[in-house]
Amino acid sequence: MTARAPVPGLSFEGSVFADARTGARRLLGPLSLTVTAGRWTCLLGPSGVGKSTLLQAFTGLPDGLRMDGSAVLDTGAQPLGQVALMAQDAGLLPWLSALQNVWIGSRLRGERPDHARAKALLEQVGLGAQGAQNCTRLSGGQQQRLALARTLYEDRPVVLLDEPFSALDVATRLRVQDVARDLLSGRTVLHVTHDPAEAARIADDILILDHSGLTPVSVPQHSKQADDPKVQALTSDLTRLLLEAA
Ligand SMILES: Nc1ncnc2c1ncn2[C@@H]1O[C@H](COP(=O)(O)OP(=O)(O)OP(=O)(O)O)[C@@H](O)[C@H]1O
Repeated sequence: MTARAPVPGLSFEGSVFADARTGARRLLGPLSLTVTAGRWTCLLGPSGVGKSTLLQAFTGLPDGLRMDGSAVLDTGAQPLGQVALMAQDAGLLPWLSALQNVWIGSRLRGERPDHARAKALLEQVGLGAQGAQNCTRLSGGQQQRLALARTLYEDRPVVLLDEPFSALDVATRLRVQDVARDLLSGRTVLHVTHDPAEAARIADDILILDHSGLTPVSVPQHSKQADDPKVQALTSDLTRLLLEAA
């Protein structure tokens, strides 16, 4: 993948509300978030606190939700066309093959799909042999890797990942995390996860979101190996902070 320069960061300021049809209440905020350009930021926090909603604020809130504030690139520009979101729901098109799902963005934009790049991405996430298979025949973890390949195919400078490795076994998880880190090097990544060990290993920056707001967690320089003592110490610290936030 070729990073376009300059890569923007992200800025969110404000609140998100459910409208009268969905219960008229504040779902998130007021909150001020900055995601530094070119860095991998992990966002952790209790279930239901609004992490997915925060990601969606940058790509379009679902029907029934509205934002009071702004979710923009740190240049002040709108995120449209700059941001790829991998949502929790893989959102695959069930009548298409795995490979066709990877390049679906090209088809929807009326562009010629880049078959070679789509195939290479499937190989990299360990699905090289499944390209021709209907996507509904894939396991949950395989579908999650397919959704990741589709997100990477979009080749955007800013990438939002909502629990992208949650369905993977530990060996596949570590391998696919490394693939994603490598392919997204230099991009701006905002990654929601419930796994403190995952965040401790791969994040440059870590934020915890709870009902009182966002708290940054200091991340030491380390090797990004799961058995690095600094990674293990950070995992313990994060676990404690998440228990306190729950
Ligand atoms: N479309 C919607 N309409 C109404 N309420 C919604 C909608 N989507 C989310 N919510 C509510 O917004 C709140 C935040 O949800 P969100 O999915 O952002 O939380 P989360 O922190 O990502 O949770 P989890 O970790 O469980 O995925 C929850 O109370 C949820 O019920």
